[in-house]
Amino acid sequence: MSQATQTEAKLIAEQVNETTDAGPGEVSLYERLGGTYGISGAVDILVDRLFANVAVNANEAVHAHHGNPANAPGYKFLVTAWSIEAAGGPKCYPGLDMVAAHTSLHIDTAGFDAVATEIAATLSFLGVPAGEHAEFMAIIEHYRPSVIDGTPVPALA
Ligand code: HEM
Repeated sequence: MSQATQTEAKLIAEQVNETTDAGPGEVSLYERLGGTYGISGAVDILVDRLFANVAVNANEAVHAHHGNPANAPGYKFLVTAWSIEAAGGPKCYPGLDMVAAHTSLHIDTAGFDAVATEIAATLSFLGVPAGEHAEFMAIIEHYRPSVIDGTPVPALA
């Protein structure tokens, strides 16, 4: 597992926070999160935390995926591309929609909350400011019905 060292995390935090001085109306959330480099770095840390998180892996179907370290690189790629698009960056996500990706996993509210908590913790860990933190978490919450109930929601970006 490529758990980020403190030095790596500090450098990633610099990328994630590079352009956060600009206001929400001026540049996209994608840019304010440091673009592809910032988001990739954040997802690198997030996915390591998700794969190791006991509450997230309490769901057997989730653990069947997250318990295999060989899935980490591909999963990091897909979650990074999804996040880039969702934050208003270039269209680059080649994966399944949020309903198709999660239906067979039967994720409940506790499972969703465990992942949302880990996402929020990673943003905090990297020092992402309150505005960008809230904007990204609102995107995650928007997709809750798709992940838990299989209810399609309109794409935000
Ligand atoms: C809004 C919240 C979420 C987002 C944005 C998200 C994003 C993604 C993406 C982009 C993929 C890849 C889809 C593909 O294979 O093409 C994926 C798959 C997956 N997600 Fe999520 N996810 C969310 C919530 C969750 C939650 C709450 C859990 C577990 C509790 C979870 C567990 C998984 C697993 C295990 C896979 C891999 C399934 C497989 O290929 O076997 N996700 N997710």
